[in-house]
Amino acid sequence: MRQAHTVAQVRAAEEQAIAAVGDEALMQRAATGLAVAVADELRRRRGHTYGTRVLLLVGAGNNGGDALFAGAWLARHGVAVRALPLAEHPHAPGLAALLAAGGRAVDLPGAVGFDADLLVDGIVGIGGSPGLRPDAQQAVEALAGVPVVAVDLPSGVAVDTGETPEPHVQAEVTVTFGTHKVATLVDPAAAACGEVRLVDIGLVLPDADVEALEAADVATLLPVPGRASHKYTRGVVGVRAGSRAYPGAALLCVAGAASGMAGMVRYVGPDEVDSRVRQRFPEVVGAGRVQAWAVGSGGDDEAAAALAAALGDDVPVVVDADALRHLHHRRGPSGLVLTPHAGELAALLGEPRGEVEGAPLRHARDAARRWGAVVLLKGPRTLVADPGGRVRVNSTGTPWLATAGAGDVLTGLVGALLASGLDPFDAASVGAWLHGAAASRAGRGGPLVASDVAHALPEIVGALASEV
Ligand SMILES: NC(=O)C1=CN([C@@H]2O[C@H](COP(=O)(O)OP(=O)(O)OC[C@H]3O[C@@H](n4cnc5c(N)ncnc54)[C@H](OP(=O)(O)O)[C@@H]3O)[C@@H](O)[C@H]2O)[C@@H](O)CC1
Ligand SMILES: [K+]
Repeated sequence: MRQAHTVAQVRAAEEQAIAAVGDEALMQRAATGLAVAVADELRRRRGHTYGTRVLLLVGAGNNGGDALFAGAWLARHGVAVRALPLAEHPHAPGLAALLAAGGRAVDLPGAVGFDADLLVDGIVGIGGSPGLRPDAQQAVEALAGVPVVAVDLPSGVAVDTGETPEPHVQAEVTVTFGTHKVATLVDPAAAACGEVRLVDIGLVLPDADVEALEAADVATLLPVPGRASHKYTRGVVGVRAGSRAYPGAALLCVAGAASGMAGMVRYVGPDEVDSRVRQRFPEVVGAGRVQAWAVGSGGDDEAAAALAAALGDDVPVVVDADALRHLHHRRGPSGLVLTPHAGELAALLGEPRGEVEGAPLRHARDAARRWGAVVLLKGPRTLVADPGGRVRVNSTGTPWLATAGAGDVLTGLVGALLASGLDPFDAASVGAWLHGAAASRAGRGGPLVASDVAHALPEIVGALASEV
C-alpha cells in the first residue's frame, strides 16, 4: 500500500527521527537519495553524468538544504553544479558543502547562461504555502524548457490537498522523502510531479487517510472462490442499466458484471434490451434475488425507476450516470457506491465542473459525507472516498481509457465485487484498480474500446489470484 501523509504527520515523524539520529543524518539520507535520482535522470537523458550541468534553485528552508547537499554530491562525481539562491540566507551548511565540492552560486542571468541539462527545484517543500514568490516565479519562467527534478514536491502546490490554486513548478521527476504526500498522489498536484520516486529516510509513520492500492493489496482483497463455493455463495449481481435509447450501455455494464467476480448475473430492463443482453450473454438470467445492484449506466429516462427499484431491495447498490440525478435521499453509509465523473459530481453538488476538477479530493470527500456513500470520482487518477474521510487513489489505467462505455463496464464490475461480499470502499477501489489494469493490458500502450476492457478483466484477475 502506498500511503500519503499530511505535513503534520511528517513533521511529527521527523521529530522522532531527529531525536534518534540527529537532523544532519536525516538530511544526508534525503540529499543522497535525491542526488542518486538526479544522476539517474542525467544518465537517462544524456547517457552519462560526467560533465553534465545541473542548476539548483534554492529557497530559504531545508528543501533548499537538500538541493545543496545533493549538488555537493553531484559536484564530487564530476557534474558541473550551479546554485541560484532565491532567499537571502539559503541553508548555510548546504551552501558551504556545495562550494567546497567545487560548485558555485550564480545570479539569474548567470543561471540562464549556464545552459543546464537539469534543474533541481529546491525552492520549497512541505514548509511552503501554495504559489511562488516573485523572484522564484521569475526564475522558473526564465528557465522554462529545462527539465526539472523536484525536491520532495514541485514547489508551489498545496501539499495537503493536492490542489494547485497558484503558479507552481512542473516537474519531470519528483523525489519525495519518507512517505508520499497528498500532493504526490492526488491531482492536479500529482500531475505536476511527473514520475514520483520515494526515498526511504527511516520515518515511522501512522496510518494515513489517503492511500493507493498496489497489486499485492488487490490480490489480498480479491474475492477468490474456495472449493466449497457455489454460484449463490459467490454472490448474485443484478444489473438495471441501459435503455431503449442506449442498449449498448446494458451490454457493457453486464460485461463488467459478468467478468467472473460474482457467481451469477441477473439483468432487468426493457424487453428489447433484455433480449439483446441474453443473446450476447447466455449465462445471464432474469429478475430474482440479488446481493447487489448496478444501476444507471445509459439509463436515460428509465433510470429513476431503475434506481427506485434497486434501492427498494436491502442490498448494496452502485449508482452510475443517469441514476445519479435521481438520488434524492441518503442511505446508510454501508450500502451505496456512487460513480460520477467530474461533470456529474459537479451537477450533484451544484458547483461548476472546474471547481471539482481543481479540487477533486475535497469534492469527493464532501459528496461521500453528504450522501453517506462511497464516492468513486472518475478521472485520470480516480478517487474513492468514504463518508469518514478515507480515500484511495487509483494508480492503474491509461489515458486511452477515456472512451465511451468504459464507465459502464466499471459499474458492472463494482456491482459484482459488492455482490461477492466486499465492502463498498474495497469494492469501489479494487474495481477501479482492476478496470485500469485491464485497460492497460487490453490497449498495450495503444487505443482500446470499452468491451476490450471487460474482455481483459479475467486475465488480470487470474494473474493476481495466482500470486496469493
Ligand atoms: N520532514 C522531514 O522528515 C525531512 C525534511 N527534509 C526537507 O525539509 C523540507 C522542509 O523544510 P522546511 O521546514 O525548512 O521548509 P521548506 O519547505 O524548505 O520551505 C520553507 C521556507 O520557504 C519559504 N516559503 C514558504 N512558502 C514559499 C513560497 N510559496 N515561495 C517561496 N518561498 C516560500 C519560507 O521562507 P520565509 O517565509 O521565512 O521567507 C520558509 O522558510 C522538506 O520538504 C524536505 O525537503 C529533509 O531534509 C529531511 C527530512
Ligand atoms: K521543491
